[in-house]
Amino acid sequence: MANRKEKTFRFIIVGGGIAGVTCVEQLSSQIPSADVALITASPHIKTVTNYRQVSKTLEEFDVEEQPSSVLEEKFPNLTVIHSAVKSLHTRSHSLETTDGRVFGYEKLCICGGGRPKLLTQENPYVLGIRDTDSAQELQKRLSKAKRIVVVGNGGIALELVYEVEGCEVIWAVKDKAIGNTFFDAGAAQFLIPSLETNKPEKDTPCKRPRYTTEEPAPGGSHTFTADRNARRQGSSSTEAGSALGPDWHEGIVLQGSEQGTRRVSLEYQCEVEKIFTSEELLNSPPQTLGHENGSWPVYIKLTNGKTFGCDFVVSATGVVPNTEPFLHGNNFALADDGGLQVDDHMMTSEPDVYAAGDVCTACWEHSPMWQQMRLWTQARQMGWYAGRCMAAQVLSEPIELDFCFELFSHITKFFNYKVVLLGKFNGQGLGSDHELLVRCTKGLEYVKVVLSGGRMVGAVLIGETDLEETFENLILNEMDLTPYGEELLNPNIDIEDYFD
Ligand SMILES: Cc1cc2nc3c(=O)[nH]c(=O)nc-3n(C[C@H](O)[C@H](O)[C@H](O)COP(=O)(O)OP(=O)(O)OC[C@H]3O[C@@H](n4cnc5c(N)ncnc54)[C@H](O)[C@@H]3O)c2cc1C
Ligand SMILES: NC(=O)C1=CN([C@@H]2O[C@H](COP(=O)(O)OP(=O)(O)OC[C@H]3O[C@@H](n4cnc5c(N)ncnc54)[C@H](O)[C@@H]3O)[C@@H](O)[C@H]2O)C=CC1
Repeated sequence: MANRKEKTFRFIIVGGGIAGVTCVEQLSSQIPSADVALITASPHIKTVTNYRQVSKTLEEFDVEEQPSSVLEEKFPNLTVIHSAVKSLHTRSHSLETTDGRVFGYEKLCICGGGRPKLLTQENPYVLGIRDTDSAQELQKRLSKAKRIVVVGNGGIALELVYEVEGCEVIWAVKDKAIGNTFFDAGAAQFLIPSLETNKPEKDTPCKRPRYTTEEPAPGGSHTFTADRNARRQGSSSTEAGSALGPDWHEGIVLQGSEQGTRRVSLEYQCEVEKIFTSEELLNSPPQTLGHENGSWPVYIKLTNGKTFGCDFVVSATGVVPNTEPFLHGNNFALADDGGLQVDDHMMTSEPDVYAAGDVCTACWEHSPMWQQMRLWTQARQMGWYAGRCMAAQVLSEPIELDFCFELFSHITKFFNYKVVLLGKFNGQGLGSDHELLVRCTKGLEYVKVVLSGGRMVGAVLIGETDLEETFENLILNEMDLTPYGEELLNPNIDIEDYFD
Protein backbone atom coordinates (compact mmCIF):
# COMPACT_ATOMS: atom_id res chain seq x y z
CA MET A 1 0.00 0.00 0.00
CA ALA A 2 1.58 3.29 -1.14
CA ASN A 3 -0.13 5.70 1.31
CA ARG A 4 0.78 5.93 4.99
CA LYS A 5 -1.71 5.22 7.73
CA GLU A 6 -3.53 8.42 8.70
CA LYS A 7 -4.59 6.96 12.05
CA THR A 8 -4.96 3.61 13.76
CA PHE A 9 -8.23 2.99 15.57
CA ARG A 10 -8.85 0.32 18.13
CA PHE A 11 -12.07 -0.61 16.35
CA ILE A 12 -13.20 0.13 12.80
CA ILE A 13 -16.70 -0.74 11.66
CA VAL A 14 -17.47 -0.53 7.94
CA GLY A 15 -21.09 0.22 6.96
CA GLY A 16 -23.68 2.64 8.31
CA GLY A 17 -26.64 0.25 8.02
CA ILE A 18 -28.43 -1.41 10.92
CA ALA A 19 -25.67 -3.97 11.53
CA GLY A 20 -22.81 -1.44 11.52
CA VAL A 21 -24.58 1.19 13.61
CA THR A 22 -25.75 -1.33 16.19
CA CYS A 23 -22.20 -2.72 16.41
CA VAL A 24 -20.82 0.80 16.98
CA GLU A 25 -23.43 1.52 19.67
CA GLN A 26 -22.67 -1.70 21.48
CA LEU A 27 -18.88 -1.28 21.37
CA SER A 28 -19.00 2.37 22.35
CA SER A 29 -21.27 1.66 25.29
CA GLN A 30 -19.19 -1.27 26.51
CA ILE A 31 -15.78 0.38 26.14
CA PRO A 32 -16.47 4.15 26.14
CA SER A 33 -12.74 5.01 26.18
CA ALA A 34 -12.00 3.09 22.94
CA ASP A 35 -11.29 4.91 19.71
CA VAL A 36 -13.98 3.76 17.30
CA ALA A 37 -14.33 4.68 13.61
CA LEU A 38 -17.39 4.07 11.47
CA ILE A 39 -16.53 4.17 7.77
CA THR A 40 -19.59 4.36 5.59
CA ALA A 41 -20.23 5.02 1.93
CA SER A 42 -23.70 6.43 2.54
CA PRO A 43 -24.30 10.04 3.64
CA HIS A 44 -26.72 8.98 6.36
CA ILE A 45 -26.70 6.21 8.91
CA LYS A 46 -29.58 3.89 9.75
CA THR A 47 -30.70 3.68 13.34
CA VAL A 48 -33.16 1.53 15.21
CA THR A 49 -35.95 3.46 16.91
CA ASN A 50 -39.04 2.45 18.90
CA TYR A 51 -37.49 -0.90 19.74
CA ARG A 52 -39.95 -3.29 21.34
CA GLN A 53 -39.29 -6.80 22.58
CA VAL A 54 -42.57 -8.54 21.70
CA SER A 55 -41.70 -11.87 23.31
CA LYS A 56 -38.55 -13.81 24.23
CA THR A 57 -37.21 -13.74 20.67
CA LEU A 58 -39.65 -11.58 18.66
CA GLU A 59 -38.74 -7.95 18.27
CA GLU A 60 -40.22 -4.99 16.44
CA PHE A 61 -38.67 -1.65 15.61
CA ASP A 62 -38.60 1.20 13.14
CA VAL A 63 -35.60 2.07 11.02
CA GLU A 64 -34.72 5.73 10.55
CA GLU A 65 -32.11 7.44 8.43
CA GLN A 66 -30.29 10.05 10.47
CA PRO A 67 -27.24 12.30 10.03
CA SER A 68 -24.13 10.67 11.46
CA SER A 69 -23.65 13.63 13.81
CA VAL A 70 -26.41 12.13 15.98
CA LEU A 71 -24.19 9.15 16.67
CA GLU A 72 -21.03 11.22 17.16
CA GLU A 73 -22.81 13.42 19.71
CA LYS A 74 -23.88 10.35 21.64
CA PHE A 75 -20.42 8.74 21.61
CA PRO A 76 -17.58 11.29 21.89
CA ASN A 77 -14.89 8.72 21.01
CA LEU A 78 -16.55 7.88 17.71
CA THR A 79 -15.29 9.24 14.38
CA VAL A 80 -17.56 8.82 11.35
CA ILE A 81 -15.70 8.77 8.04
CA HIS A 82 -17.91 9.24 4.98
CA SER A 83 -16.08 7.34 2.30
CA ALA A 84 -16.16 3.89 0.76
CA VAL A 85 -13.56 1.27 1.55
CA LYS A 86 -11.60 0.50 -1.62
CA SER A 87 -9.31 -2.21 -0.32
CA LEU A 88 -8.50 -4.14 2.80
CA HIS A 89 -5.08 -5.45 3.84
CA THR A 90 -5.61 -7.88 6.65
CA ARG A 91 -1.89 -8.62 7.07
CA SER A 92 -1.05 -4.98 7.82
CA HIS A 93 -4.41 -4.44 9.61
CA SER A 94 -5.25 -1.48 7.41
CA LEU A 95 -7.78 -0.37 4.84
CA GLU A 96 -7.86 2.28 2.15
CA THR A 97 -10.83 4.45 1.26
CA THR A 98 -11.78 5.70 -2.21
CA ASP A 99 -10.51 9.19 -1.32
CA GLY A 100 -7.02 7.72 -0.83
CA ARG A 101 -6.86 7.72 2.97
CA VAL A 102 -5.44 4.74 4.86
CA PHE A 103 -6.59 3.75 8.34
CA GLY A 104 -5.20 1.11 10.67
CA TYR A 105 -7.30 -1.04 13.00
CA GLU A 106 -6.82 -3.45 15.85
CA LYS A 107 -10.21 -5.06 15.28
CA LEU A 108 -12.43 -4.63 12.24
CA CYS A 109 -16.10 -5.44 11.67
CA ILE A 110 -17.36 -5.55 8.08
CA CYS A 111 -21.04 -4.62 7.85
CA GLY A 112 -21.18 -3.69 4.16
CA GLY A 113 -24.68 -5.14 3.63
CA GLY A 114 -25.90 -6.44 0.31
CA ARG A 115 -27.04 -5.11 -3.02
CA PRO A 116 -29.90 -6.21 -5.26
CA LYS A 117 -29.11 -9.29 -7.31
CA LEU A 118 -30.48 -7.80 -10.53
CA LEU A 119 -31.62 -9.82 -13.52
CA THR A 120 -29.21 -7.69 -15.53
CA GLN A 121 -26.90 -4.84 -14.60
CA GLU A 122 -26.81 -3.24 -18.02
CA ASN A 123 -30.43 -2.46 -18.81
CA PRO A 124 -31.62 1.00 -17.65
CA TYR A 125 -35.23 -0.29 -17.68
CA VAL A 126 -34.47 -2.87 -14.99
CA LEU A 127 -34.69 -1.42 -11.46
CA GLY A 128 -33.73 -2.84 -8.09
CA ILE A 129 -34.87 -1.47 -4.73
CA ARG A 130 -32.47 -1.17 -1.85
CA ASP A 131 -32.15 2.28 -0.38
CA THR A 132 -33.90 5.64 -0.29
CA ASP A 133 -32.45 6.68 -3.64
CA SER A 134 -33.65 3.57 -5.44
CA ALA A 135 -37.08 3.82 -3.77
CA GLN A 136 -37.37 7.43 -4.93
CA GLU A 137 -36.30 6.47 -8.44
CA LEU A 138 -39.04 3.83 -8.44
CA GLN A 139 -41.61 6.41 -7.32
CA LYS A 140 -40.53 8.82 -10.09
CA ARG A 141 -40.61 6.22 -12.84
CA LEU A 142 -43.88 4.77 -11.57
CA SER A 143 -45.65 8.13 -11.70
CA LYS A 144 -45.35 8.00 -15.51
CA ALA A 145 -45.96 4.28 -15.90
CA LYS A 146 -48.99 2.41 -17.26
CA ARG A 147 -47.59 -1.08 -16.88
CA ILE A 148 -44.69 -2.61 -15.01
CA VAL A 149 -43.40 -6.15 -14.69
CA VAL A 150 -42.28 -7.34 -11.24
CA VAL A 151 -39.97 -10.37 -11.28
CA GLY A 152 -39.28 -12.24 -8.02
CA ASN A 153 -41.34 -13.82 -5.29
CA GLY A 154 -39.85 -12.66 -1.99
CA GLY A 155 -40.35 -9.76 0.40
CA ILE A 156 -39.99 -6.85 -2.01
CA ALA A 157 -42.27 -8.33 -4.68
CA LEU A 158 -44.96 -9.11 -2.07
CA GLU A 159 -44.89 -5.57 -0.73
CA LEU A 160 -44.74 -3.91 -4.12
CA VAL A 161 -47.57 -5.69 -5.92
CA TYR A 162 -49.88 -4.90 -3.03
CA GLU A 163 -48.95 -1.22 -2.77
CA VAL A 164 -48.79 -0.13 -6.41
CA GLU A 165 -51.94 1.58 -7.69
CA GLY A 166 -52.88 3.23 -10.94
CA CYS A 167 -50.60 0.99 -12.97
CA GLU A 168 -51.01 -2.51 -14.33
CA VAL A 169 -48.61 -4.95 -12.68
CA ILE A 170 -47.52 -8.19 -14.34
CA TRP A 171 -46.02 -10.34 -11.57
CA ALA A 172 -43.78 -13.14 -12.82
CA VAL A 173 -42.92 -15.81 -10.24
CA LYS A 174 -40.79 -18.93 -10.60
CA ASP A 175 -42.93 -20.91 -8.22
CA LYS A 176 -46.37 -22.48 -7.99
CA ALA A 177 -47.52 -20.00 -5.33
CA ILE A 178 -46.78 -16.45 -4.22
CA GLY A 179 -44.26 -15.43 -1.56
CA ASN A 180 -42.06 -18.53 -1.65
CA THR A 181 -39.39 -17.14 0.68
CA PHE A 182 -41.92 -16.66 3.48
CA PHE A 183 -44.91 -18.89 2.79
CA ASP A 184 -46.10 -22.21 1.52
CA ALA A 185 -48.89 -22.63 -0.98
CA GLY A 186 -51.58 -22.72 1.74
CA ALA A 187 -50.65 -19.32 3.14
CA ALA A 188 -50.36 -17.99 -0.40
CA GLN A 189 -53.92 -19.12 -1.09
CA PHE A 190 -55.06 -17.30 2.04
CA LEU A 191 -53.36 -14.08 0.93
CA ILE A 192 -54.28 -14.08 -2.75
CA PRO A 193 -57.82 -12.64 -2.31
CA SER A 194 -56.24 -9.50 -0.77
CA LEU A 195 -55.03 -8.57 -4.23
CA GLU A 196 -58.65 -8.15 -5.22
CA THR A 197 -60.08 -6.56 -2.13
CA ASN A 198 -59.01 -5.59 1.31
CA LYS A 199 -62.39 -6.15 2.93
CA PRO A 200 -62.16 -9.00 5.40
CA GLU A 201 -64.85 -11.55 4.78
CA LYS A 202 -66.47 -12.71 8.00
CA ASP A 203 -66.51 -16.49 8.03
CA THR A 204 -66.64 -18.92 10.89
CA PRO A 205 -63.31 -20.60 11.59
CA CYS A 206 -62.88 -23.61 9.36
CA LYS A 207 -60.39 -25.97 10.86
CA ARG A 208 -58.19 -27.70 8.35
CA PRO A 209 -56.30 -30.16 10.51
CA ARG A 210 -54.43 -31.61 7.58
CA TYR A 211 -52.93 -29.51 4.96
CA THR A 212 -54.19 -29.37 1.40
CA THR A 213 -53.57 -26.82 -1.31
CA GLU A 214 -54.79 -26.16 -4.76
CA GLU A 215 -51.99 -25.22 -7.06
CA PRO A 216 -52.18 -23.26 -10.31
CA ALA A 217 -51.45 -25.19 -13.48
CA PRO A 218 -47.84 -24.88 -14.66
CA GLY A 219 -47.36 -21.63 -16.52
CA GLY A 220 -50.88 -20.59 -15.52
CA SER A 221 -51.87 -17.00 -14.99
CA HIS A 222 -54.43 -15.11 -12.89
CA THR A 223 -55.55 -11.52 -12.87
CA PHE A 224 -56.62 -9.72 -9.68
CA THR A 225 -58.29 -6.33 -9.68
CA ALA A 226 -58.94 -4.29 -6.56
CA ASP A 227 -61.17 -1.30 -6.15
CA ARG A 228 -59.07 1.50 -4.74
CA ASN A 229 -61.84 3.07 -2.66
CA ALA A 230 -62.83 -0.25 -1.16
CA ARG A 231 -59.23 -0.87 -0.21
CA ARG A 232 -58.87 2.49 1.48
CA GLN A 233 -61.90 1.82 3.66
CA GLY A 234 -60.33 -1.38 4.85
CA SER A 235 -56.88 -0.05 5.64
CA SER A 236 -55.89 2.08 8.56
CA SER A 237 -54.44 5.51 7.77
CA THR A 238 -50.68 5.86 8.07
CA GLU A 239 -48.43 8.87 8.51
CA ALA A 240 -46.08 9.47 5.61
CA GLY A 241 -42.40 9.49 6.58
CA SER A 242 -39.16 9.92 4.65
CA ALA A 243 -37.09 7.10 6.14
CA LEU A 244 -36.70 3.82 4.30
CA GLY A 245 -37.60 1.41 7.08
CA PRO A 246 -39.64 -1.75 7.57
CA ASP A 247 -42.59 0.27 6.25
CA TRP A 248 -40.46 1.84 3.49
CA HIS A 249 -43.34 1.94 1.00
CA GLU A 250 -45.50 4.01 3.32
CA GLY A 251 -43.11 6.95 2.97
CA ILE A 252 -43.36 7.08 -0.80
CA VAL A 253 -46.25 7.26 -3.23
CA LEU A 254 -46.44 4.11 -5.31
CA GLN A 255 -48.92 5.54 -7.78
CA GLY A 256 -48.80 4.89 -11.51
CA SER A 257 -49.86 7.32 -14.21
CA GLU A 258 -53.49 6.24 -14.10
CA GLN A 259 -56.17 6.70 -11.47
CA GLY A 260 -58.33 4.06 -9.89
CA THR A 261 -57.96 0.35 -9.70
CA ARG A 262 -55.06 -1.88 -8.80
CA ARG A 263 -54.59 -4.65 -11.32
CA VAL A 264 -52.15 -7.48 -10.79
CA SER A 265 -51.73 -10.29 -13.31
CA LEU A 266 -49.83 -13.28 -12.02
CA GLU A 267 -47.66 -15.42 -14.26
CA TYR A 268 -46.78 -18.58 -12.34
CA GLN A 269 -43.85 -20.96 -12.79
CA CYS A 270 -41.92 -18.91 -15.26
CA GLU A 271 -38.60 -17.13 -15.46
CA VAL A 272 -37.23 -14.37 -17.64
CA GLU A 273 -35.95 -15.58 -20.97
CA LYS A 274 -34.95 -12.25 -22.44
CA ILE A 275 -35.36 -8.53 -21.92
CA PHE A 276 -35.47 -6.43 -25.08
CA THR A 277 -35.40 -2.70 -25.62
CA SER A 278 -37.75 -1.44 -28.34
CA GLU A 279 -34.71 -1.02 -30.66
CA GLU A 280 -33.63 -4.63 -30.12
CA LEU A 281 -37.17 -5.71 -30.82
CA LEU A 282 -37.01 -4.18 -34.28
CA ASN A 283 -34.29 -6.70 -35.16
CA SER A 284 -36.14 -9.75 -33.78
CA PRO A 285 -38.54 -12.08 -35.57
CA PRO A 286 -42.08 -10.60 -35.77
CA GLN A 287 -43.61 -13.41 -33.65
CA THR A 288 -41.55 -12.22 -30.63
CA LEU A 289 -44.11 -9.50 -29.99
CA GLY A 290 -47.04 -11.90 -29.59
CA HIS A 291 -50.16 -9.87 -28.87
CA GLU A 292 -48.16 -6.78 -27.84
CA ASN A 293 -47.85 -3.65 -29.93
CA GLY A 294 -44.37 -2.17 -30.35
CA SER A 295 -44.78 1.06 -28.42
CA TRP A 296 -43.35 0.13 -24.99
CA PRO A 297 -39.81 1.16 -24.05
CA VAL A 298 -38.93 -2.38 -22.92
CA TYR A 299 -40.22 -5.91 -23.49
CA ILE A 300 -39.79 -8.99 -21.36
CA LYS A 301 -40.07 -12.51 -22.68
CA LEU A 302 -40.92 -15.17 -20.11
CA THR A 303 -40.15 -18.87 -20.28
CA ASN A 304 -43.89 -19.59 -20.56
CA GLY A 305 -43.68 -18.11 -24.05
CA LYS A 306 -45.45 -14.84 -23.23
CA THR A 307 -43.95 -11.44 -24.03
CA PHE A 308 -45.03 -8.28 -22.22
CA GLY A 309 -44.23 -4.70 -23.09
CA CYS A 310 -43.90 -2.39 -20.08
CA ASP A 311 -42.50 0.92 -18.85
CA PHE A 312 -39.90 -0.83 -16.70
CA VAL A 313 -39.09 -4.09 -14.93
CA VAL A 314 -38.56 -4.37 -11.17
CA SER A 315 -36.02 -7.06 -10.39
CA ALA A 316 -36.97 -8.17 -6.88
CA THR A 317 -34.75 -11.20 -7.09
CA GLY A 318 -32.80 -11.20 -3.84
CA VAL A 319 -29.55 -9.73 -2.61
CA VAL A 320 -25.84 -10.49 -2.96
CA PRO A 321 -23.45 -9.70 -0.12
CA ASN A 322 -21.24 -6.64 -0.75
CA THR A 323 -17.88 -8.32 -0.32
CA GLU A 324 -15.81 -7.18 -3.34
CA PRO A 325 -13.71 -4.39 -1.82
CA PHE A 326 -12.62 -6.65 1.02
CA LEU A 327 -11.53 -9.76 -0.86
CA HIS A 328 -8.54 -8.91 -3.05
CA GLY A 329 -5.24 -10.05 -1.53
CA ASN A 330 -6.94 -11.59 1.50
CA ASN A 331 -7.98 -15.09 2.34
CA PHE A 332 -11.62 -14.89 3.41
CA ALA A 333 -13.65 -18.08 3.43
CA LEU A 334 -16.84 -17.40 1.46
CA ALA A 335 -20.14 -19.26 1.76
CA ASP A 336 -22.06 -20.60 -1.24
CA ASP A 337 -24.27 -17.50 -1.23
CA GLY A 338 -21.18 -15.27 -1.51
CA GLY A 339 -21.29 -14.07 2.13
CA LEU A 340 -18.24 -13.82 4.41
CA GLN A 341 -18.31 -16.93 6.55
CA VAL A 342 -18.54 -16.12 10.26
CA ASP A 343 -18.24 -18.41 13.27
CA ASP A 344 -20.24 -18.31 16.50
CA HIS A 345 -18.26 -15.22 17.57
CA MET A 346 -19.02 -13.39 14.30
CA MET A 347 -15.36 -13.83 13.29
CA THR A 348 -14.40 -14.29 9.69
CA SER A 349 -11.54 -16.54 8.64
CA GLU A 350 -9.12 -13.56 8.75
CA PRO A 351 -7.60 -12.63 12.12
CA ASP A 352 -9.22 -9.71 13.96
CA VAL A 353 -11.86 -9.31 11.24
CA TYR A 354 -15.52 -9.73 12.23
CA ALA A 355 -18.61 -9.38 10.02
CA ALA A 356 -22.33 -8.89 10.66
CA GLY A 357 -25.60 -8.38 8.77
CA ASP A 358 -26.36 -9.05 5.12
CA VAL A 359 -22.66 -9.24 4.16
CA CYS A 360 -22.01 -12.34 6.23
CA THR A 361 -23.18 -15.93 6.29
CA ALA A 362 -23.65 -17.59 9.66
CA CYS A 363 -21.55 -20.75 9.44
CA TRP A 364 -21.66 -22.01 12.99
CA GLU A 365 -23.69 -25.09 13.79
CA HIS A 366 -27.13 -23.52 14.06
CA SER A 367 -29.67 -24.29 16.72
CA PRO A 368 -32.20 -26.69 15.13
CA MET A 369 -34.84 -23.91 15.21
CA TRP A 370 -32.80 -21.09 13.68
CA GLN A 371 -31.82 -20.15 10.15
CA GLN A 372 -30.31 -17.08 8.64
CA MET A 373 -32.48 -14.79 6.52
CA ARG A 374 -31.26 -11.40 5.40
CA LEU A 375 -33.55 -9.25 7.52
CA TRP A 376 -33.36 -6.08 9.61
CA THR A 377 -33.93 -8.04 12.77
CA GLN A 378 -30.99 -10.33 12.10
CA ALA A 379 -28.78 -7.40 11.01
CA ARG A 380 -29.49 -5.75 14.37
CA GLN A 381 -28.93 -8.93 16.36
CA MET A 382 -25.71 -9.76 14.54
CA GLY A 383 -24.35 -6.20 14.83
CA TRP A 384 -25.13 -6.14 18.52
CA TYR A 385 -23.60 -9.56 19.14
CA ALA A 386 -20.50 -8.77 17.00
CA GLY A 387 -19.94 -5.63 19.12
CA ARG A 388 -20.19 -7.72 22.29
CA CYS A 389 -17.79 -10.35 20.90
CA MET A 390 -15.22 -7.71 19.90
CA ALA A 391 -15.40 -6.10 23.32
CA ALA A 392 -15.22 -9.48 25.07
CA GLN A 393 -12.08 -10.39 23.20
CA VAL A 394 -10.36 -7.11 24.04
CA LEU A 395 -11.45 -7.40 27.68
CA SER A 396 -10.51 -11.13 27.78
CA GLU A 397 -14.03 -12.03 28.88
CA PRO A 398 -15.82 -15.24 27.91
CA ILE A 399 -18.91 -14.94 25.72
CA GLU A 400 -21.50 -17.43 24.54
CA LEU A 401 -23.71 -17.39 21.47
CA ASP A 402 -26.63 -15.11 22.19
CA PHE A 403 -30.08 -16.47 22.94
CA CYS A 404 -31.56 -14.65 19.93
CA PHE A 405 -29.93 -17.30 17.71
CA GLU A 406 -31.86 -20.10 19.45
CA LEU A 407 -35.11 -19.57 17.56
CA PHE A 408 -35.77 -17.92 14.21
CA SER A 409 -38.50 -15.32 14.63
CA HIS A 410 -39.72 -12.60 12.34
CA ILE A 411 -42.64 -10.24 12.60
CA THR A 412 -43.74 -8.25 9.58
CA LYS A 413 -46.74 -7.26 7.50
CA PHE A 414 -47.81 -8.54 4.08
CA PHE A 415 -51.00 -7.56 2.27
CA ASN A 416 -51.98 -5.61 5.38
CA TYR A 417 -51.91 -8.71 7.57
CA LYS A 418 -49.64 -9.12 10.55
CA VAL A 419 -47.30 -12.03 9.79
CA VAL A 420 -45.28 -13.92 12.40
CA LEU A 421 -42.81 -16.62 11.42
CA LEU A 422 -41.27 -18.91 14.00
CA GLY A 423 -38.59 -21.60 13.80
CA LYS A 424 -38.72 -23.95 10.81
CA PHE A 425 -41.87 -22.23 9.62
CA ASN A 426 -41.78 -23.96 6.24
CA GLY A 427 -40.40 -27.24 7.52
CA GLN A 428 -36.98 -26.14 6.24
CA GLY A 429 -34.49 -29.00 6.28
CA LEU A 430 -36.98 -31.45 7.82
CA GLY A 431 -37.63 -33.43 4.63
CA SER A 432 -40.73 -35.59 5.03
CA ASP A 433 -40.12 -35.89 8.76
CA HIS A 434 -42.84 -33.47 9.78
CA GLU A 435 -46.56 -32.91 9.77
CA LEU A 436 -48.63 -29.77 9.52
CA LEU A 437 -51.69 -28.57 11.37
CA VAL A 438 -53.56 -25.72 9.71
CA ARG A 439 -56.44 -23.52 10.81
CA CYS A 440 -57.75 -20.97 8.37
CA THR A 441 -60.53 -18.40 8.52
CA LYS A 442 -60.83 -16.73 5.16
CA GLY A 443 -59.97 -13.06 5.33
CA LEU A 444 -59.16 -13.24 9.03
CA GLU A 445 -56.35 -15.58 10.00
CA TYR A 446 -54.13 -18.39 8.83
CA VAL A 447 -52.39 -20.50 11.45
CA LYS A 448 -49.96 -23.22 10.50
CA VAL A 449 -47.98 -25.34 12.92
CA VAL A 450 -45.06 -27.57 11.93
CA LEU A 451 -44.66 -30.64 14.13
CA SER A 452 -41.76 -33.05 14.15
CA GLY A 453 -41.64 -36.08 16.45
CA GLY A 454 -44.71 -34.70 18.24
CA ARG A 455 -42.95 -31.40 19.05
CA MET A 456 -43.67 -28.00 17.59
CA VAL A 457 -40.72 -26.83 15.50
CA GLY A 458 -42.21 -23.96 13.54
CA ALA A 459 -45.28 -21.83 12.89
CA VAL A 460 -46.74 -19.30 10.46
CA LEU A 461 -49.27 -16.92 12.01
CA ILE A 462 -51.11 -14.55 9.68
CA GLY A 463 -53.62 -12.09 11.11
CA GLU A 464 -54.24 -11.07 14.72
CA THR A 465 -53.92 -14.59 16.11
CA ASP A 466 -52.34 -13.63 19.42
CA LEU A 467 -50.65 -17.02 19.46
CA GLU A 468 -47.03 -15.98 19.00
CA GLU A 469 -45.95 -16.02 22.61
CA THR A 470 -47.60 -19.36 23.42
CA PHE A 471 -46.21 -21.00 20.31
CA GLU A 472 -42.78 -19.54 20.90
CA ASN A 473 -42.81 -21.11 24.37
CA LEU A 474 -44.02 -24.44 23.05
CA ILE A 475 -41.18 -24.49 20.51
CA LEU A 476 -38.54 -23.45 23.03
CA ASN A 477 -39.78 -25.91 25.68
CA GLU A 478 -39.74 -28.78 23.17
CA MET A 479 -42.86 -30.11 24.82
CA ASP A 480 -44.35 -33.36 23.48
CA LEU A 481 -47.70 -32.28 22.05
CA THR A 482 -48.84 -35.70 20.85
CA PRO A 483 -51.58 -36.00 23.56
CA TYR A 484 -53.23 -32.78 22.34
CA GLY A 485 -53.45 -33.83 18.68
CA GLU A 486 -55.55 -31.56 16.55
CA GLU A 487 -57.03 -29.85 19.63
CA LEU A 488 -53.91 -27.70 19.50
CA LEU A 489 -55.57 -25.49 16.93
CA ASN A 490 -59.14 -25.77 18.14
CA PRO A 491 -60.42 -22.18 17.99
CA ASN A 492 -62.84 -22.86 20.87
CA ILE A 493 -60.07 -23.64 23.30
CA ASP A 494 -58.01 -20.92 24.90
CA ILE A 495 -54.66 -22.42 24.24
CA GLU A 496 -52.84 -20.30 26.80
CA ASP A 497 -54.95 -21.74 29.64
CA TYR A 498 -54.34 -25.19 28.23
CA PHE A 499 -50.62 -24.99 28.86
CA ASP A 500 -50.59 -23.06 32.12
C1 LIG B 1 -37.00 -2.55 0.06
C2 LIG B 1 -36.56 -3.40 1.23
C3 LIG B 1 -37.46 -3.69 2.23
C4 LIG B 1 -37.06 -4.46 3.32
N1 LIG B 1 -37.98 -4.72 4.28
C5 LIG B 1 -37.60 -5.42 5.37
C6 LIG B 1 -38.53 -5.66 6.42
O1 LIG B 1 -39.70 -5.25 6.36
N2 LIG B 1 -38.11 -6.36 7.49
C7 LIG B 1 -36.84 -6.81 7.59
O2 LIG B 1 -36.51 -7.43 8.62
N3 LIG B 1 -35.93 -6.62 6.61
C8 LIG B 1 -36.27 -5.94 5.50
N4 LIG B 1 -35.37 -5.73 4.51
C9 LIG B 1 -34.02 -6.29 4.65
C10 LIG B 1 -33.10 -5.33 5.42
O3 LIG B 1 -33.11 -4.08 4.80
C11 LIG B 1 -31.65 -5.81 5.45
O4 LIG B 1 -31.57 -7.14 5.86
C12 LIG B 1 -30.83 -4.95 6.42
O5 LIG B 1 -30.98 -3.60 6.14
C13 LIG B 1 -29.35 -5.30 6.34
O6 LIG B 1 -28.63 -4.41 7.14
P1 LIG B 1 -27.06 -4.27 6.96
O7 LIG B 1 -26.63 -3.27 7.99
O8 LIG B 1 -26.43 -5.60 6.98
O9 LIG B 1 -26.84 -3.71 5.49
P2 LIG B 1 -27.27 -2.34 4.79
O10 LIG B 1 -28.47 -1.74 5.38
O11 LIG B 1 -27.25 -2.64 3.33
O12 LIG B 1 -26.06 -1.37 5.12
C14 LIG B 1 -24.79 -1.53 4.52
C15 LIG B 1 -24.00 -0.26 4.74
O13 LIG B 1 -22.67 -0.46 4.28
C16 LIG B 1 -22.25 0.62 3.49
N5 LIG B 1 -21.20 0.12 2.60
C17 LIG B 1 -21.31 -0.84 1.65
N6 LIG B 1 -20.12 -1.05 1.06
C18 LIG B 1 -19.24 -0.20 1.65
C19 LIG B 1 -17.84 0.08 1.47
N7 LIG B 1 -17.10 -0.56 0.56
N8 LIG B 1 -17.28 1.05 2.23
C20 LIG B 1 -18.01 1.72 3.17
N9 LIG B 1 -19.31 1.49 3.38
C21 LIG B 1 -19.92 0.54 2.64
C22 LIG B 1 -23.52 1.10 2.81
O14 LIG B 1 -23.39 2.43 2.37
C23 LIG B 1 -24.52 0.95 3.96
O15 LIG B 1 -24.46 2.07 4.81
C24 LIG B 1 -35.74 -4.96 3.40
C25 LIG B 1 -34.84 -4.69 2.37
C26 LIG B 1 -35.23 -3.91 1.30
C27 LIG B 1 -34.25 -3.61 0.22
N1 LIG C 1 -41.20 -7.64 5.23
C1 LIG C 1 -40.02 -8.23 5.12
O1 LIG C 1 -39.59 -8.98 5.96
C2 LIG C 1 -39.22 -7.92 3.90
C3 LIG C 1 -37.94 -8.41 3.79
N2 LIG C 1 -37.19 -8.08 2.71
C4 LIG C 1 -35.80 -8.58 2.64
O2 LIG C 1 -35.07 -7.77 1.75
C5 LIG C 1 -34.20 -8.54 0.95
C6 LIG C 1 -34.46 -8.29 -0.52
O3 LIG C 1 -35.80 -8.69 -0.88
P1 LIG C 1 -36.10 -9.55 -2.20
O4 LIG C 1 -35.32 -9.00 -3.35
O5 LIG C 1 -37.56 -9.68 -2.31
O6 LIG C 1 -35.38 -10.94 -1.88
P2 LIG C 1 -35.93 -12.36 -1.37
O7 LIG C 1 -34.72 -13.17 -1.08
O8 LIG C 1 -36.96 -12.20 -0.32
O9 LIG C 1 -36.67 -12.96 -2.64
C7 LIG C 1 -36.03 -13.16 -3.87
C8 LIG C 1 -37.01 -13.85 -4.80
O10 LIG C 1 -36.54 -13.80 -6.13
C9 LIG C 1 -36.67 -15.08 -6.73
N3 LIG C 1 -35.63 -15.16 -7.75
C10 LIG C 1 -34.30 -15.20 -7.57
N4 LIG C 1 -33.68 -15.20 -8.78
C11 LIG C 1 -34.66 -15.14 -9.72
C12 LIG C 1 -34.67 -15.11 -11.14
N5 LIG C 1 -33.55 -15.11 -11.85
N6 LIG C 1 -35.86 -15.06 -11.77
C13 LIG C 1 -37.02 -15.04 -11.09
N7 LIG C 1 -37.07 -15.05 -9.74
C14 LIG C 1 -35.91 -15.11 -9.07
C15 LIG C 1 -36.52 -16.07 -5.58
O11 LIG C 1 -37.14 -17.29 -5.89
C16 LIG C 1 -37.26 -15.31 -4.49
O12 LIG C 1 -38.64 -15.55 -4.60
C17 LIG C 1 -34.40 -9.99 1.36
O13 LIG C 1 -33.38 -10.30 2.25
C18 LIG C 1 -35.76 -9.97 2.05
O14 LIG C 1 -35.83 -10.94 3.08
C19 LIG C 1 -37.67 -7.28 1.71
C20 LIG C 1 -38.93 -6.76 1.78
C21 LIG C 1 -39.81 -7.05 2.89
